[in-house]
Amino acid sequence: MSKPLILVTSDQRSFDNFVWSATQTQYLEAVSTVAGGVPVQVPAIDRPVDVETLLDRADGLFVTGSRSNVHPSRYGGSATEEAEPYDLARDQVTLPLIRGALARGLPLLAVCRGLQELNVALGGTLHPALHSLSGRFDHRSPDSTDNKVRFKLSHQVDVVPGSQLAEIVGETTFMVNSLHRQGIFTLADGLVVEATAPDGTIEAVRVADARGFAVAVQWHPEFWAETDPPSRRIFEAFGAAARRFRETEIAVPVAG
Ligand SMILES: N[C@@H](CCC(=O)NCCCC(=O)O)C(=O)O
Repeated sequence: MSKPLILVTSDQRSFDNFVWSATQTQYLEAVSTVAGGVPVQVPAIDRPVDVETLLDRADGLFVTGSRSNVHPSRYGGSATEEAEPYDLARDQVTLPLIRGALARGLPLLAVCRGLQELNVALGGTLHPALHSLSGRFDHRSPDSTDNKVRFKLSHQVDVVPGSQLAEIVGETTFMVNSLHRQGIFTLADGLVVEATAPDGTIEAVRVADARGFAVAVQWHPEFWAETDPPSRRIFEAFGAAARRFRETEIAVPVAG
């Protein structure tokens, strides 16, 4: 059986006098080395992207994190300077991509911005600055140029006992990293909370009626996917779901 083909989202970035569609390699490497899939980047461009054709050829979708934020107009909010940067090109691709993957029962894993995009894609809203809310701690990354410092495991998450995430990870409390300013404000219908931070921030959700694997986490398991057991188990479970999906798809006789 050939490896599952897993779509991986990109950001639109500008540097070296060009506009790029770019994905941090940590996301691609976690898909390849731990999930055991073949990562294929989805472009973030200012032109229509045929997400249906992409999804028809894929066995999984990994929605990555990003420093950019979902544009507030996607959930009835207003843009503000302090909530920049935005990435309209990414938004116009990932939101239909998420909906299309769920419609197909395609295994979906989303992290950080990806969890926020899942919530928005299903009708939920985001808060642009969690640390400004009473009782919430600051979920932003440590101020450092060393990514091992920025992605260090920094707070505990409490996983709902009996949840899919608890089954995947095999633990109900563990440490995660935290590199986000925004977070779920109103939970979309159809999402089930699977983990929270001690301050009540939603840290993981599952799509309730998903036909397959559909898990999103607010932290970055990809960064320590090879060495941190909870991180590794998330990507292993995602990869196994993508292989099962591929086997099922190949088992279906091709019409014509
Ligand atoms: N921008 C959103 C989502 C946060 C996110 O995906 N962070 C990844 C950042 C990686 C890095 O900083 O290098 C938010 O801030 O909530």
